[in-house]
Amino acid sequence: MTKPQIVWLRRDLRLTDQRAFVAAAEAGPVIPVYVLDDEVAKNHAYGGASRWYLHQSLEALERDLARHHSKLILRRGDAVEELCRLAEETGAETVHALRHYEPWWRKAQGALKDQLDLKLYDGNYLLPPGAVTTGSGDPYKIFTPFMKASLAVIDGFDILPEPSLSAPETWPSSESLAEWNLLPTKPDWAGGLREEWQAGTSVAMERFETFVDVVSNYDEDRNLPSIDGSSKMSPHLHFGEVSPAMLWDRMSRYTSEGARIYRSELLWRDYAQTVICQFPDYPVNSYRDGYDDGIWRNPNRGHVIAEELKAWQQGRTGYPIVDAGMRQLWHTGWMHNRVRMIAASFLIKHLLIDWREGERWFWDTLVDADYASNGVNWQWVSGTGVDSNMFVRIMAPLSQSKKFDAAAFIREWVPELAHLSDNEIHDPAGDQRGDYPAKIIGHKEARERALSAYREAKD
Ligand SMILES: Cc1cc2nc3c(=O)[nH]c(=O)nc-3n(C[C@H](O)[C@H](O)[C@H](O)COP(=O)(O)OP(=O)(O)OC[C@H]3O[C@@H](n4cnc5c(N)ncnc54)[C@H](O)[C@@H]3O)c2cc1C
Repeated sequence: MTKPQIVWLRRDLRLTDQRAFVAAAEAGPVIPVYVLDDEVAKNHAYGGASRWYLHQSLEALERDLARHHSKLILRRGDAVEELCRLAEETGAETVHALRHYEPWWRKAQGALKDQLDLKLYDGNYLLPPGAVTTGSGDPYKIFTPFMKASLAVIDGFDILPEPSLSAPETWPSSESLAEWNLLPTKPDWAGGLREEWQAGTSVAMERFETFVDVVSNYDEDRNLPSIDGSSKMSPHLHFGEVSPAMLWDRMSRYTSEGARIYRSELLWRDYAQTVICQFPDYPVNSYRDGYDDGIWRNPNRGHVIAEELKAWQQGRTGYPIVDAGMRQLWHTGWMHNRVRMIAASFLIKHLLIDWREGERWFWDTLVDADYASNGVNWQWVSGTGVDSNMFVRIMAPLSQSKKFDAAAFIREWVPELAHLSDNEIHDPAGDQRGDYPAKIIGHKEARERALSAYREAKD
């Protein structure tokens, strides 16, 4: 009897275009396993919204595997130890897995390789990190040249169909998903997430089809929070229910400017991996010196930030566009990209709170929370990153709100202001606010404070 082949699943919860499944299926009976390892990522263990999504995603994969008369084996604990134990129980010698680049997974992949025959495959990114390099052979640090170099080598993708899977003679034991308590119960805060998201490859691709119908407007509409102008593929991509190649391939049939820009946006994900491969602690440490200690209001130096941080988290800053975004995030586990930039900039520059506080909040509340993409984007906004907006370019939330036509978006998420006209709602006068809070700080005052903190930190 051919030895069973283990497929180790992490953020690649799909059967289509999944090289580890294809290779395992060619070699013998397949045992798919997901190990919940809550220790390995330390401060970046899955946050609340991600745990909720992971539950849905694993359930969807179980359903897909059942169509192939297969099963998902669930184990908890140290991933390397659990995989070795499973190999011993089943007589498997080979583990097939897609490559992941978070520092803890790179370490685990190295450790597992010493103990079992670990076969790693690409497939969660358009190109593996390192596939394109600068003229001097170094990995790129800046997005635009990285994107251009990547576009020059991408020549379409062959999408791998679902393989047919044969089962092992006996199935090893599995824990039950319900016992993992990934879903919140007391209180159950996930109502908004349930309304917004369904997990799994087939629902993701159905959702993508509705986006394909409007992609020709993506170049403009993606910036408008009041309309559904982006694909909302981020959690599906993060958990690997779809591969970026599947989306690229579908999109490559279109020549509109919207489709072209969509493909280049997908490369931001690849770029973020390239950055964390070079700087593994990027989501924790500022890349540029001179900010870490100097610029942020620091509780260790007597600054009181707790109330303001809470107001930002709860959507009570008195800036309608920021509050609408923060409430959208809390309710649905997702926030519009333009509004993510505005809300992040507000925390960092208007409130002078360390970007890492924002990174942590997003990590806990986003269903698409991603070690690389979150860290790279926070450092981009804060001006501390390798490729960054300059700190002194301070976003004006009120004019951003007008420019990107956010009136309907604000009405949806800040109902206290719903009675105001399109013109008034971005910056309501004092007597129009009712129960809605006053501005936590004036824009001009905040701007001057941020610029002077920057000058002091630089001196
Ligand atoms: C402060 C901040 C934090 C962020 N944190 C995350 C995060 O944790 N996880 C995450 O996936 N994205 C993050 N983003 C990037 C971006 O906001 C989301 O990818 C996007 O809003 C997801 O919605 P969508 O799928 O409709 O995007 P679309 O516009 O439809 O784009 C398609 C896909 O391209 C990728 N993409 C687009 N823009 C970016 C970008 N700037 N960086 C990385 N990938 C991008 C995403 O995978 C996205 O799903 C963050 C942005 C900011 C400003």
